[in-house]
Parts: sequence; structure tokens; C-alpha cells
Amino acid sequence: MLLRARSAALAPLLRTLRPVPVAAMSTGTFVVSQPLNYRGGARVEPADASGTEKAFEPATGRVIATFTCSGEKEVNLAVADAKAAFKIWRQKSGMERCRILLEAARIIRERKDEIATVETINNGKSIFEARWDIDTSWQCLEYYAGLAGSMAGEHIQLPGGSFGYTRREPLGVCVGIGAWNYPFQIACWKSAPALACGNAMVFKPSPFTPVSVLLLAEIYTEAGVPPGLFNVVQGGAATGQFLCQHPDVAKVSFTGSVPTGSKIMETAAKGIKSVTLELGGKSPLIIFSDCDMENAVKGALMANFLTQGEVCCNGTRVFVQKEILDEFTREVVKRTEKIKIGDPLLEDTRMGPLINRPHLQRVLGFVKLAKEQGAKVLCGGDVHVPEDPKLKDGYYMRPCVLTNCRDDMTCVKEEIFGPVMSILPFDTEAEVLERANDTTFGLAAGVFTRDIQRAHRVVAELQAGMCFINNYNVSPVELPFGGYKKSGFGRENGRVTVEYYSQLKTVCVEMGDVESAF
Ligand SMILES: NC(=O)c1ccc[n+]([C@@H]2O[C@H](COP(=O)([O-])OP(=O)(O)OC[C@H]3O[C@@H](n4cnc5c(N)ncnc54)[C@H](O)[C@@H]3O)[C@@H](O)[C@H]2O)c1
Ligand SMILES: C[N+](C)(C)CCCC=O
Repeated sequence: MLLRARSAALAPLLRTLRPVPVAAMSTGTFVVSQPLNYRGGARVEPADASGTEKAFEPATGRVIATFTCSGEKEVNLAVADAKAAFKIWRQKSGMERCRILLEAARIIRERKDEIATVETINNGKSIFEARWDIDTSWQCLEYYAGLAGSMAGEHIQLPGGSFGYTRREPLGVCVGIGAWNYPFQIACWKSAPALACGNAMVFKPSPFTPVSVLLLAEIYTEAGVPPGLFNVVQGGAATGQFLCQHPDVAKVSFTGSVPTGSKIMETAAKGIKSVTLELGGKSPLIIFSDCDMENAVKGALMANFLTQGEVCCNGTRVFVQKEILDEFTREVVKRTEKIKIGDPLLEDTRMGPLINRPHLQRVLGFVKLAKEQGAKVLCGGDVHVPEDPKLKDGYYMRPCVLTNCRDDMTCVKEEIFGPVMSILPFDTEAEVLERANDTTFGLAAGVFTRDIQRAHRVVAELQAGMCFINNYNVSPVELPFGGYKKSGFGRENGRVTVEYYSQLKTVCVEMGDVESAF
């Protein structure tokens, strides 16, 4: 595995695929010593380079890996291997693919604690939450394994005994490019439907979180996918560009920011490649005065503070009906102040460090600007220094609740991607709908009310791809997830995603003679 342990007794483990005991991994000790590219069913050093990167442990600020970013030659090799594996994989029946994906899901489930620990060390999210992410990862593999066996076309009767039929066929080599906030989950949400449909994938994680996807690559191999079917190349924008412009790549599925999404779409357009774009958001959460207060408060915290607020679909604009504004705000602040910040590997921690120092400074900058623009900080919004000396160089901040906010403030308009909630009072349903939709984003939205008719009426008007009624940020893999407007297009999860990783072939069969015009 990945660990260069302090203890020599662990050395044999490093040369095998066997899981490392989770107890051997603690904050401040983990170091990656093996190659982080994966090609042809094994870890490899890239054949060429487009620079080097360092990956950090956000909890301590330590460097845990220094790695080479892949150049064009390595990208070409990864795509060539994927192309070769695709030829084998596309011939397999849906049930054969199903069995292998189910086996991979089983291994992930079995190694859940270990994978969650690696995720926590490299991303900073609490171990409690990382385990949820790994659950939605293996569940995604199970879900698409289930669909693989039932993918089918149609038979259409034509005059005179002739007929047509359709075949659902894979696209070929698909590229997955991931963000750093859900590294393992994003890799699963892209690769599971891609592989279930018969495609191969080359995946590039964010250079901030290069580590956990290697475990997925090894698990796929152990489960029985052909060598080369799932490859990993490491790197940043340059490596990503090589992938997106490669002539043998059929599709790019991207998760990340709007500006990068726009560049990827431009590159893909030149090669007429299909794209799925899972981009940013500034989602509204609407709390009506007839809500169940306890659930609404819990929902607002779920909507803002998972993964240190670094969540694309967070409901960061919390619109609260005036009658309950004071009570709701009081409760939200009380509970926000109780969130335990610190070592993300401790069982009772609920908020770890942000991803890196520049990002922490950026988020703190948003809070400063919010104050300058007239917002009031009710709690948090400043640096947190944990008592444990080994955490002193980590990137911690206290979760922040802002009030006195207006719709034109920067904190209300822009994606902060940190633990900062803006509370905005409203009077009427019509008014809040207009304000909720007044954004270029459209990823998610939420409504808390006991009035069932109002709940459905409001979500029908909300311009967002993922709407929650009386909950927020839950992710059943059976439900499609994706955005409206500048939050992107295409979907992940749910049955519909099969359509984004396959194409339809129509076959027209003549049973009589050709009736020619000539
Ligand atoms: N909608 C979703 O499902 C979802 C999920 C998670 C994160 N996000 C969004 O992701 C953003 C945060 O992630 P980030 O900072 O990693 O985003 P980012 O756009 O900076 O980077 C995302 C990925 O794109 C790569 N990349 C950068 N330039 C590229 C280029 N020119 N060509 C190809 N690849 C390139 C990066 O190396 C990284 O792997 C936020 O906006 C967040 O909302 C969206
Ligand atoms: C699992 N969540 C919380 C729904 C997040 C999905 C990915 C967004 O960043």
C-alpha cells in the first residue's frame, strides 16, 4: 500500500495489496512512497513529466507525497492501454461486468475504514464523514453493477416482417477529471457507470488529493477488470489538457470549477467529444416559518458544514422567513459553536482543516469582505489553532454564521467553498423564489416546510438540478445528481447516467427485396 510506516514491522505490507491495519495510520505519520500513476494494472512512474507537485496532510501541513505530473507521452500510454483493455471489456456480457463490479464493491466495503483513513489524511475531512463518502462509493458500484446486466435495446416491428433493433453500446475511452473535495467518491461516481456500460477510463485526480484513487485502481484490478481498463495519471491543468485533447478519448466527465469546466468544454468541442460537467454552486436553502425547527436547524448545518464547507451543492444562502428568524438564528449559532474542530482522525471530530493554506486564506478573505460590506459575524470566521502541538501548522478555521446579509454582497453571490453560512430574511414565497433563483448557478436547493403543497410548488419553480425537501446533502446513489445553468450538465448517479456513458446504435433489417428508386 501507500504507507511508509515508522515501524519496520509493517514493511512487508507495503509490497502487497493487503490492507494496512487502520491502527497503523495516525495523524502526522503517513507518507506515500510508491508511484501514484496506475497503468496496465500496476503502479508506474510516468514515462515523462510536466512538472512535479507536492501533496499535503491538511491536518498538520506536512508533505505526504512528492510526485511527477504526467506529460503527453505518459497520457498517450495510459490512453493506449485503456483502448486495448476496452476491446476486451466491451465484449463481456452485462452480467460478467456486473460480477466484477460487485466484487470491487465488496472489497471497498471490506476496506472501508482504511480507505476512509487515507481520504481523511489527504483531504482533511473528519473520519466520521469520510466513512459516509466510502459508503456512497461502494453503493455506486453496486448500483451500476445491478444495471449492467439489464442494459438492453429495443426491437421494433416494421412492415412486411422487416424489423429494427437498437443496441446500447459503450463510447470507448472515457476521461474522468476530479476535484479535491470528494476524491474517492468522485472517482467511483464516474468510473462505476463508465465501466458498467463497457467503457474504459483514464482518471486524473486533483493534484491536491492524488492518493486514494490508487486504492480504487488496485481494487478494480483485484476484482478482475482487464489490465488497463482503469488507469490513473497524476497532474494539474497541463496533464488534464493532454487528456481532453487526445484523439482516442471519446468523452470527458469533469468535476470542478466553472472556469475550468468552460476550458474543458472548449477543448472537447474541437474533438466533438461529449462532456459531463459537474461544477460549482451557490445554492439556496429556504426555511419557511411552518417548518419543523429542529430538522430545519440540523438541515442548515448539513447544508453548510460537511467537509469544512467545501461542498459544491452546499445551501450557503439560507433564506429564513422573518417570523422565525431570531429563533432559527439563535439555534444555528448555538450548534455551530459546538462543532468539534481538530484532528480529523479522532472519532468525535466533526470539522477538520481546510484543504490548504491558500484556500484557508481565501475563505477568511471572504469573511473579511463580508464584514466590510456590512454583514455581522455571529460566530467563527477566524483561524482555529488546536491545542495538540502536532496540528499547529494545519489549516483550521471556525465555522462561520453571517447575518445582516444582503443579496448583493460578495458572500451571498460567490461560491466561497468553506464553512461560511449567510442568513437572509424573507417575507413571502413569491419574493424568496425570485431571490433564490437570482444566481448564475443552479446546482442544488432546499426547502423546509410542513406544508406539502407548498414544498412541491416551490421546488417546481427552483432553478436547480438537485432539490431537497425537509433534508439536505443526502446522496442516495439511485438519484441523479447534477446542475442547471452554470453548474453544468449531464448527470451522475441514477439510471439516467447510463445514457451519458453509452450510445445507441440502430439496426434496420430488411426481410424482403430492396425496393429501389433506380
Ligand atoms: N457539481 C459537482 O458535482 C462538484 C463536486 C465537487 C466539486 N465541485 C466544484 O469543484 C470546485 C473545486 O474543485 P477544484 O478547485 O479542484 O476545481 P478546479 O476546476 O480548479 O480543478 C478540478 C480539476 O480540473 C483539473 N484541471 C484544471 N485545469 C484544467 C484544464 N485546463 N484541463 C483539464 N483539467 C484541468 C484540476 O487539476 C483538477 O483535477 C468547486 O467549484 C466545486 O463546486 C463540483
Ligand atoms: C455527497 N454530497 C454531500 C452530496 C456532495 C456531492 C459532491 C459535491 O461536492
